[in-house]
Amino acid sequence: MVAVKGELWSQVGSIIASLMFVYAMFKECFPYQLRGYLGRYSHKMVNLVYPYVQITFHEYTGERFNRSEVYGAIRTYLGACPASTLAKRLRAHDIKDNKSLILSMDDDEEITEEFQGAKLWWTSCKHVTKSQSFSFYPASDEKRYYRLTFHRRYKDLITGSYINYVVQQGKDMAVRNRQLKLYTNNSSDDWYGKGTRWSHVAFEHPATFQKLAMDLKKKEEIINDLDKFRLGKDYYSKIGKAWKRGYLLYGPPGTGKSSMIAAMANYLEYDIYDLELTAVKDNTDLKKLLIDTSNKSIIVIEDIDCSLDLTGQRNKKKDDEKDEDDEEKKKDPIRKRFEEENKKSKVTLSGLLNFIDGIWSACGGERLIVFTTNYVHKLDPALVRRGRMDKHIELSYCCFEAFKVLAYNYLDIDSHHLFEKIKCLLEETDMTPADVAENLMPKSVTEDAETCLKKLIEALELAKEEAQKKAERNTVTNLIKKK
Ligand SMILES: Nc1ncnc2c1ncn2[C@@H]1O[C@H](COP(=O)(O)OP(=O)(O)OP(=O)(O)O)[C@@H](O)[C@H]1O
Repeated sequence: MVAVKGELWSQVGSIIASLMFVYAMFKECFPYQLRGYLGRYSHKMVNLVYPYVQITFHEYTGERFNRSEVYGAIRTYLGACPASTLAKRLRAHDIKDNKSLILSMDDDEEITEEFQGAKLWWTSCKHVTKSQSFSFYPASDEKRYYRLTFHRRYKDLITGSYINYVVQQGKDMAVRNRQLKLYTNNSSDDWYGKGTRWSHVAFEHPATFQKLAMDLKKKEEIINDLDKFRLGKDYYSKIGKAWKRGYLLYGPPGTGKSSMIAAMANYLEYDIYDLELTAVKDNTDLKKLLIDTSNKSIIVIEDIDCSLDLTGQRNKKKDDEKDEDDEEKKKDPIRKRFEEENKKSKVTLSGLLNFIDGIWSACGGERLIVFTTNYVHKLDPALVRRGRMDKHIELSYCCFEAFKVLAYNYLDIDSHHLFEKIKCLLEETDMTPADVAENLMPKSVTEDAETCLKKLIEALELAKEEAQKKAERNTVTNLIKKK
């Protein structure tokens, strides 16, 4: 009996339902005793003749535009199920990178599964009703659903464990397969009102922690920290803290701050929201943007020191410090341009502090907030205090360990007789990983590993010489100033 397909039984069920309908219409014509008997035992008879249970999972939850999460998860699960024809076809074509593909069952396709000894059937169904309303664009109203059929003896197993298992598996698959997104905020002036909105592109940065050149102990510490955060839902709720964590990445340009953010996103499989503060109109706009971010995401503000005049509002500087700052502004045209753009934005430091850990920041969860800066000492202490920026990570000049990672990435070597010389030079000279990487990159097909390493040695020796000359010049200037 069990081997008979659920679809056939569904037809048997329809015949029985029709007979019952006929009986209900004409029951007055049946003898009194027979009616009593049928009334008492009809349920048992139906169960005896049709021992299968059917559950349907609809695409929409009552309202037309409210998609059911459970339906979505089941769709993902069934699409990747080995019995699905689409999954079979994909395998036949040997599509390797099916990450962004959403598989689903064909209409009226049936999949047979077995779960802990229980046989069950999934059918993908579609119910079409013609729309009654007049419209320039008449459309038929399609209602999709999945029907699950199984023997009633497995009812507890299926409703108790199987459906939960399918939904969980489907959700996990969707997370694994989803295409990461990189969002940015643009000014918009639409019918929702003025302000900024997120727009996105696919995030396809190839950076990983394995490829990141930095102190290995530090790298491991960061990975452990991220793991702890990712699995910390219950812990955060136990300590009464919103499930979010702030990272401050600081260090000279070209030391890998942006690369680290990309590596974090790839490692955690989180989307990135690259927040351009200068494009945010005011604090209310900032709050709206925060509410529009999703869970499992990294909100990034790069070059926070240039983004707004966050230093001047709380932390009044001494005059001589200000003069120094003005001098630097003159030297740094990018910073000057940023500051000119800031004038359009009315976001304040307190608005930003609220964004990071105000009441609204707790809406949603599993979010990292990352600030990067080249000038950490210029940031207001309130902005970077622990609790807001929980982990401060310094990314610095290239050390020998970091160089070895780059040599392996760029030249496929993990040892060479020139390594010892490079080690000594790196100890005496400050060179960013970006500069080391550029020297290691072969510029023609004829350049081999040795040529690239020699190029790097030359560059390091030149940098060492220049640093020495600069130090000498500074000593002379200081002496003149003292006199
Ligand atoms: N630690 C690193 N490991 C591997 N590659 C690096 C590292 N640092 C820099 N690079 C290389 O240098 C390039 C520039 O690095 P990146 O943009 O991450 O630096 P940054 O610190 O964010 O610079 P900025 O402060 O100017 O934004 C990267 O594309 C990468 O190839």
